[in-house]
Amino acid sequence: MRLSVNNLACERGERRIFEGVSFTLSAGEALVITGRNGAGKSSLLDILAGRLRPAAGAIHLDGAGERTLPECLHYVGHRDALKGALTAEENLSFARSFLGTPALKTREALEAVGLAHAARLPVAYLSAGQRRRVALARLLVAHRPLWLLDEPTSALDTASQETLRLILEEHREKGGMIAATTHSPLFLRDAKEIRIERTRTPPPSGSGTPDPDGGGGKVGEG
Ligand SMILES: Nc1ncnc2c1ncn2[C@@H]1O[C@H](COP(=O)(O)OP(=O)(O)OP(=O)(O)O)[C@@H](O)[C@H]1O
Repeated sequence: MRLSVNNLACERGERRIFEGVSFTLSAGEALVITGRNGAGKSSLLDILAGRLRPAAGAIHLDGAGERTLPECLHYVGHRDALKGALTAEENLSFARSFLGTPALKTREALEAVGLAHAARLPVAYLSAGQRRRVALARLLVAHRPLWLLDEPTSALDTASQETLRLILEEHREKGGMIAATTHSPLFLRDAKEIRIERTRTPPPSGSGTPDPDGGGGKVGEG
């Protein structure tokens, strides 16, 4: 399986955020996406996940057979997208049946992120780091080759960051692919890196509200 991204551009609120983003991701590879606040890292993941339409460029997934790109990916965003009134186990059971292609059982996934003891607690009772671990356990309850992760280590303590790193490396060893935004090192083996920088296009004169991020530069692949 291979993901090819060519000359992607992003616009939000009629502002060009970035342009010229190109990369490839093959089975077993990881891509780390860096850049300043507001550079467009989450927007890039949103485009890959099919949540946002690109202003230009193309995305191709080869080797997926009949499956579409959204059917081949897991997306874990800034928000954990969990139901607070449901237990950790119930949240994962829902994800497991909704996403299809079941993998680990919910208990096994919670064990993998060190949260088996909290399986029956409503997610609203969990700490931010614990909720994050439940959200990441979703990756394990359904098989999806491409994992899109927006700052996956946020709110995680050092031990949980290491657990996550091992989970990510195991996914890659099985031929999985990962694209993750981050502000801190993820310590992934031989990861590709791309740095996103804001496109410097002044807003049309007299138009709307000022850009909160002030505009920026261009994209570089590392
Ligand atoms: N729904 C939206 N409508 C309009 N503009 C948006 C929207 N969401 C984000 N933006 C703008 O898009 C730009 C890129 O935001 P994005 O969240 O992709 O950046 P980021 O690199 O992930 O930032 P951070 O490191 O702070 O998470 C920002 O200028 C932001 O204000």
